[in-house]
Amino acid sequence: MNDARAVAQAIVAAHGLRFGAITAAPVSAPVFSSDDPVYRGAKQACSALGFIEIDAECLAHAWRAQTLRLSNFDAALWPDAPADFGMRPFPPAARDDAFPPCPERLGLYAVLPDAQWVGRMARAGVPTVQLRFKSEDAAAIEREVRAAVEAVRGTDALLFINDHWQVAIAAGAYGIHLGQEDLDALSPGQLAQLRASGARLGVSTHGYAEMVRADKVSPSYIAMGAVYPTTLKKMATAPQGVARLAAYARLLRGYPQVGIGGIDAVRLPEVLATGVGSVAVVRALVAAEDPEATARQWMAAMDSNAVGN
Ligand SMILES: Cc1ncc(COP(=O)(O)OP(=O)(O)O)c(N)n1
Ligand SMILES: Cc1ncsc1CCOP(=O)(O)O
Ligand SMILES: [Mg+2]
Repeated sequence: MNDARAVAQAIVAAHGLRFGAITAAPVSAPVFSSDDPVYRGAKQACSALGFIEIDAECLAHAWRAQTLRLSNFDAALWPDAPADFGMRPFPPAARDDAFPPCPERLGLYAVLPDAQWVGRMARAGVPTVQLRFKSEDAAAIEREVRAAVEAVRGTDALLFINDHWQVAIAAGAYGIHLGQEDLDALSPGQLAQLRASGARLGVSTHGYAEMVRADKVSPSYIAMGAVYPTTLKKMATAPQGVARLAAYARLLRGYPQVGIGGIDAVRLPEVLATGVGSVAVVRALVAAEDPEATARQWMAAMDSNAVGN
């Protein structure tokens, strides 16, 4: 295929319904880094399908790589082979520099504001909990992280600490969750220190380019969001929706995956249908009238809705 316009039209025709294409032309004309017609057509199409610039660029290169690999342009085949995205061979856990593994299905994942909530949800049987304690006060952070580690003792809950990785390592937490900016802020020495600690690492992503970036450190799991609008956190990107989440989940099979952002009981089945093995929530539990009962209902729903059951 050597006509970029035909490539763009074919991709939009094949995937527009799923990804909700609003227009055949992107809001602003894409910038091209190659003259290859598949790359150019795919970038045009992915921009029209609403992907942000860095993700449209990433996808366009993947379409080109897929076309070269198959010696054929097939508009129906949305790219989902890690090699086409320039990722190292999967499974990532087999790489020499991989962070320690965590369960493939982290299940219900409660993201919680303090150690008391962490203890409460751990005792309710929630399999994965996170301390997301936002503070600039070093003493308060240390106190809360240590209290969270104590709070899960005697339960089966796996505890991730958001942001405060050095304190988390010192306190012996099971794992650490970092955002892309947190990851970018790490020096090579600090990344090596994190790896050497033996703690699991979870990384936030908001699209293809960030997934490729996250994969470079071979984390223990990859979180994807925000799936739906959320009032809990100001997001830099629009909600991803379940169609994209499903496409991300196919690309990242081989990683434990977590969907996050605006997930409620009604949306839970369609999120699980994407194949992610875990659903992370804040308000669904913290704002529930009876958080323990809600946690039990969600865990039961996840058991019966899990893909593969
Ligand atoms: C499971 C999970 N996924 C994503 C996030 C968001 O983390 P981050 O990008 O570090 O943003 P803050 O939570 O620090 O605001 C998360 N905490 N947990
Ligand atoms: C911390 C975070 N990161 C992405 S969305 C989000 C908040 C999720 O909260 P809720 O489940 O209440 O929408
Ligand atoms: Mg963070």
